[in-house]
Amino acid sequence: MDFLNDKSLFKDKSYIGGEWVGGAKTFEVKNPATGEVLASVPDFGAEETRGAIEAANAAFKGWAALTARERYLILRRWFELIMENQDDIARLMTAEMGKPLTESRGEVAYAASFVEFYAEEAKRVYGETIPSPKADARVVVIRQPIGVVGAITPWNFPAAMITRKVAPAFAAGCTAVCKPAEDTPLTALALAELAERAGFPKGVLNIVTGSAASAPAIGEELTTSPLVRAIGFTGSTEVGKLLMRQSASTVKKVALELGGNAPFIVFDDADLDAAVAGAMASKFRNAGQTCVCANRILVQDGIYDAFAERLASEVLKFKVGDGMEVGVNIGPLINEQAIEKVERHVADAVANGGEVVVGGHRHELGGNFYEPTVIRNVTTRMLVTNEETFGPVAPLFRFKEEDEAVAMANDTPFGLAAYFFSRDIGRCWRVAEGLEYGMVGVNEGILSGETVPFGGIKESGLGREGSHHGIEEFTELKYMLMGGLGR
Ligand SMILES: NC(=O)C1=CN([C@@H]2O[C@H](COP(=O)(O)OP(=O)(O)OC[C@H]3O[C@@H](n4cnc5c(N)ncnc54)[C@H](O)[C@@H]3O)[C@@H](O)[C@H]2O)C=CC1
Ligand SMILES: O=C(O)[C@H](O)CS(=O)(=O)O
Repeated sequence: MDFLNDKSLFKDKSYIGGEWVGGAKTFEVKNPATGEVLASVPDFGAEETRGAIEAANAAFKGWAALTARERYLILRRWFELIMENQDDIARLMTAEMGKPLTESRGEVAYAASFVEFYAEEAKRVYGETIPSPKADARVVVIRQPIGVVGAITPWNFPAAMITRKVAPAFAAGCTAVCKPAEDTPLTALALAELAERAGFPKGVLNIVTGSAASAPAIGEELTTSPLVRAIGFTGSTEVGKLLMRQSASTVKKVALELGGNAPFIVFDDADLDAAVAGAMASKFRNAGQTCVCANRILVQDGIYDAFAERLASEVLKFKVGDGMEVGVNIGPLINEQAIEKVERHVADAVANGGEVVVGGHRHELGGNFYEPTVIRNVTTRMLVTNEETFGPVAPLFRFKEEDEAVAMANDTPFGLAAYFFSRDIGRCWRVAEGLEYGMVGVNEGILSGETVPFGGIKESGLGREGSHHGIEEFTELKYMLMGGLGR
């Protein structure tokens, strides 16, 4: 970890009850760009998860009893420490996940923005009074922290997917047990180190590390323990459904941010420059490894050739390489399975009539590197129509009429993010209201942020993260009828 200024941010132990805990059984964390082993961290399971839940439960009463301002001050300090250590956390992230350093720095700031936002929201967990049905009674409704929260997070945003859950939970007065993805535990552990420095009491934040093989046992413990009252999850729809089923045994609240299949529609009346820029940002951010990436690009007949040509010329400017290198904007995919899925999608598209305009192969660098790719003449017979590619591949579908585009866009069980570009105000309202998605970007290719309700409908999830809605996920409403006023 020579690249760290503060070497103490490198942690290779789990963080449970305010202690750094090692284990006899460990698993390796590797750099997806080089294959280098970065660390060996504890491969914990059900027993250690139970210990973390008990620590979080023991800390809950004291943490919830603090005033909103006392929680604000600790969250605010955590935000400041994350930003003061932005470069080091970004380097850890690029080393274990692969995204270019500029994107890692951006993600650290994005992750910190949730801590900053919810530090303030801690002071705005409001209740209400309701006109009483009885003269000698009063109605008061308050919001109380739900309790211990279990958080299970993915590898593609190893910092932001944690703070997007635990920051609102802490602000509401909850405590948390977090299981980061096996690919990216180092970023999570660095955040825990900074949380400890910020003054979080022991047991408020717990990080349990485990291998892919141990994830089911950890998840089972978090979803079935009666001490855990809510689950926050970001990841695949398949795992989200499993966690939801498991949570039913104790009727837990679940907030699920799951898979996507984002349509990106370009109408004839679009601003071509804006549409190309939006597609580049939406499709190729994180090498296409985000749940809100444009997965299907639908282009109207009249602008199809011009858009395809302009997009291809922009894609050719990308520099593929190790995310630590200056100027690299497309890093490696996370692992061999990810590359094989991308290859399968490209091969299937070509076999069914698709034409590769740019890219279409593993990069000459080898390993987990893939060429940024544009394919035209894509049709709904191809795998890319219904499966999330999760890689740097832009498939261009063609359509004639507005209704056809909206019908194609909605023809999926997913409903996370959708995007379209048009300068016709009537069309913008019709299409935005007609798209069956939780989030719609109109002439915008990036729509995430801490102040907005991020989340999907249908099989893309339940609940929202970010905005004031995000803190309400971790509270319970209590209605009190305060009687006896007449006696
Ligand atoms: N809606 C959103 O914001 C996001 C959705 N995703 C979706 O997730 C997928 C890619 O991310 P992955 O990390 O591969 O997803 P994944 O669902 O395989 O893993 C996500 C997390 O769940 C854990 N996990 C896996 N199996 C588990 C089990 N049986 N019990 C408990 N935990 C388990 C993993 O260890 C990891 O920490 C894509 O489908 C992508 O669309 C990913 C990131 C964000
Ligand atoms: O994991 C993801 O894909 C993120 O939720 C997308 S974003 O919030 O960074 O846009």
